[in-house]
Amino acid sequence: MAKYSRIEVAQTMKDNGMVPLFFHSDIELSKKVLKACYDGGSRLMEFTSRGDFAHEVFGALNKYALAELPGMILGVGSVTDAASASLYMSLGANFIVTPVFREDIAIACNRRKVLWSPGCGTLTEIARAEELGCEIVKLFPADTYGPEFIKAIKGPCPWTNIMPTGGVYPTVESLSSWLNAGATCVGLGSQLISKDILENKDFDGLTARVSQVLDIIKNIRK
Ligand SMILES: O=C(O)C(=O)C[C@H](O)[C@H](O)COP(=O)(O)O
Repeated sequence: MAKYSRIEVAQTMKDNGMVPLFFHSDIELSKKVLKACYDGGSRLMEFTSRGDFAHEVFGALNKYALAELPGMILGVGSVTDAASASLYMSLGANFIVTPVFREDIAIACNRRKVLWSPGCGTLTEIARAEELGCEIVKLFPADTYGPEFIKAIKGPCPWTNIMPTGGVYPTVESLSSWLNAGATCVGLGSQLISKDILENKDFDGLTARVSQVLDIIKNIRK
């Protein structure tokens, strides 16, 4: 069962300003990535469900977070069906992120009061997700839409919370373009937890990067 309520998760997404996300099949390496992000100040992590046995890695990672990293909120991304969402919620996922918007996933998550963030690409999809109780929608793949898309939506629907993901960079330019357009937070995957960092096991470098990104976000919001 989730440790954190959907209200706590949504608030932390807003406060943190970014959700780091990654997948790796190695449990020990994944723990080090999680710890590096925690040490850098992030209190959120999305483990993307890629490949067979990803749930085993997530289960181990979540146990580690619960035992060793107070306040770290772990969720799962790349969830594409309700059965997978239920599996991950049984393993303690605190939020479910999906590349697509599916009502059966929404129902499964609502049943357990777990925050779900569906990938949406039109205002009609966003509106339907909100009608089903969605707090923060994911704009995916964000770089094909651009910050102007968010700015335009916030006009008629200022209550809408959007998390652009896919092609967002951990730079001042990229982060300020999205946050100033009205994004609630951003998803940062391969540009933050890069292949290089994973291959070189550069966990100190990752901690420094995460801390820098959080500082950039704080400065943008001043
Ligand atoms: O897994 C999901 O649910 C997805 O929707 C895909 C990922 O969120 C993006 O592919 C991350 O993109 P990058 O930050 O450019 O690496």
